[in-house]
Formats: sequence, C-alpha cells, structure tokens
Amino acid sequence: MTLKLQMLGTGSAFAKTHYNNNALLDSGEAKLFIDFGTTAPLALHHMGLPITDLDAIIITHIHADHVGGLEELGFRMSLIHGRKPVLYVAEALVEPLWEQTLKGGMYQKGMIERMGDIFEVRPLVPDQATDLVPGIRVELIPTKHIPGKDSYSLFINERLFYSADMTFNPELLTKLVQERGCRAILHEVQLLGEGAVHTTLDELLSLPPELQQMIHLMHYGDEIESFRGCTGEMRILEQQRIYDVEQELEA
Ligand SMILES: Nc1ccn([C@@H]2O[C@@H]3COP(=O)(O)O[C@H]3[C@H]2O)c(=O)n1
Ligand SMILES: [Zn+2]
Ligand SMILES: [Zn+2]
Repeated sequence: MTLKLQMLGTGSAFAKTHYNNNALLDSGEAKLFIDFGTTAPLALHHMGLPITDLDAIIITHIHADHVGGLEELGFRMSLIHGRKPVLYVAEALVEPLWEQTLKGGMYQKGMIERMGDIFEVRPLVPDQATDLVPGIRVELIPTKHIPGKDSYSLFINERLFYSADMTFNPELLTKLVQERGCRAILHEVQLLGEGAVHTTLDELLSLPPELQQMIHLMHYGDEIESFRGCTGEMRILEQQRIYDVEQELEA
C-alpha cells in the first residue's frame, strides 16, 4: 500500500503567499485530513477537490490555522450532504474545541448543542497508536507550544513524524529516529525571530546532518523564497504537490 501526502498549504498562521499548514494523507483506501484551518476550504477549491471527499480529520491543536475551517466543513456536510465528518481529537481537546472555538459559530438551540451533533467525535488517548482509517495509524505525541494549550504532534504508521506547532525538541526527534524507526520528519519552521512558541530555522540547523536529511520544512512564512539554499540538509515541502511518502519523503 502506498501512502501519499498532499499539503493543502504549507504557510504559517499569518502567511499570505501560502495556505494554512494542513495536510491530506491518502492511503489508497482512505483519506485523512491533518488539521483543517481557516484557508482549508479555499485551498481544496483551488485544488479541485470536493470538501466532502474525506474519511476523517485529526486535529493537532486549536489555533485557527489548524481548526478554523471546521465550521464550514461541519455546516456543509450537515446541510448539503446530511453527513457527520469523523473527527479525531485528543480527549483533552474535545471540550475546548467546542466551548472555546466552534460553539460561537455553530450553536443552534435544539439542533446543534454539542460537538457530537455535527461531528462524529472520536477522542484519542495520547501516546497510544490507533488505526484511524484503513492504512493510517497515528499516535499523538504531546509537544510544547503555548503554555496552557495542549498540542499534539503525530507519529504516523510508525515511520513518519508530523510536528504540530511545537518548540524545539531535539531529544524527541533523536529518539524517534534512533529508537522508534522514524524515517522522515515533517517539521514546522519559523524563519525569523525568536522561537518562543515555534521551532526556528537556526535551531533545526543545529541538528546533525543525518537528522537534517530526514527533515522536510513546512508551516513557513512568506519569506521562504529568500531562504532557499539556506536550510542546510533540510528540504522545503511544497504545498499541493502530491508526495509518495516512501519514495519521495523517506528517500
Ligand atoms: N504567544 C504567542 C501566541 C501566538 N503567537 C502567534 O500567533 C500564531 C497562532 O498560530 P500559530 O501557527 O501557532 O503561530 C502563532 C504565532 O505566530 C505568538 O507568536 N506568540
Ligand atoms: Zn499553526
Ligand atoms: Zn499553533
């Protein structure tokens, strides 16, 4: 079975030249979205993909560039197609995702009073691999982002690491590669400024070359063009290009 990855976007939260950093994983048997930010519906429209063509969504954390498109997705699936999208989310995020993010736009007395009225919610336990859809197994790994705001990176099919927004964690990356068989790392990068809530390019450049060779950079700012050739051994992920995970990302 061949796993394919297509980023809906590879931009940071405030990027204007790229869409939000959201992904589509296709196992050949099922399609899984990783995050569904504010620009996800527009990105799908430009890609010529119907918003309804999905089997499930998994959410890493509740910033708008990762969940801002869920309201449109939920309404359209419900109103036009009469379907509830399957929504995987860490158990600790179920309540905040509804109470702090979606309820404001989606609440409707007697109709939509809880998240389960619009999504088929499947809570996930961190540090425990779960088969989400056929061909895609994911383990949530809690990683640091904003104090008091839970955020979960993903370890996919025991071989692909996908960073949620996270601060630099070289120990985790080293452990995944040396002890857990990780073969490729999709990592957010902050190109300019201090890395208070994200991992900076300078931090990633401090990693040994053999680790850098496994890294594909994503969630970058509009300045990315001026950084081409300055990312060490690390490659820059392109939005909307379809990657064969084994052949192109693990190579
Ligand atoms: N303490 C914070 C909180 C937020 N931010 C910015 O807001 C963005 C929210 O989405 P993000 O992708 O996590 O990136 C965050 C920072 O750019 C930030 O820079 N510092
Ligand atoms: Zn983000
Ligand atoms: Zn974030």
